[in-house]
Amino acid sequence: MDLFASQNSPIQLKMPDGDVCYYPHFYDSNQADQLFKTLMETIQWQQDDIKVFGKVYKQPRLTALYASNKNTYTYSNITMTPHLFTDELLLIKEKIELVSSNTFTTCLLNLYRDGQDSNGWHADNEKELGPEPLIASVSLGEERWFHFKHRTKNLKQKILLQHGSLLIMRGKTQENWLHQIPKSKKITKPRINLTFRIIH
Ligand SMILES: O=C(O)CCC(=O)C(=O)O
Ligand SMILES: [Fe+2]
Repeated sequence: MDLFASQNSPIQLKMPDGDVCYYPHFYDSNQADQLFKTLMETIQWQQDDIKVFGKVYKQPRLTALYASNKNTYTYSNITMTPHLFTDELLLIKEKIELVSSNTFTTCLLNLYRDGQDSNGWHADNEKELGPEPLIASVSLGEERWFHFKHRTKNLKQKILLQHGSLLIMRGKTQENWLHQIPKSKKITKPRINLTFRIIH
């Protein structure tokens, strides 16, 4: 049996004009349980206001920004100033760097409290991320669907993001595809997502 299969052989999603791979068991379930608990308790979660067509709404999830530098990150008219990486986040970052062969500067965390929390269609293409952004995304807690739709072709893809999994988006993925976490009436439990990014 290949004990390292989960880390060494990711599943490549069938996505023309994009590059997305998935590691279902990046963390085993005990490690993932432990991480979920620690992050729930120690991360400084916040809920920002967003402006849509001039009206102000609460963002439909909690977020937090952590980094190894002080560079701010602006998206959907929200500018976030990072906290310094915690020891826990640094360990996760190092583990991701081993499989992705890159160094990340920043982690945007999302807490979806239940199925009413969501993340609308968008691409992670802010100028701070540079061309061909690399996004490494860890999922903990309740499983949620992750949807993709191509910007110009009639193509869709979706994947159920499991507890302890890692999804990596590279290359022209953000240029050609949008993604979202849709709401779901059935889901009553929380999910934490960590998206590691490189912010120049
Ligand atoms: O929750 C997720 O898996 C995705 C989060 C996301 O797309 C983002 O923060 O940009
Ligand atoms: Fe995103």
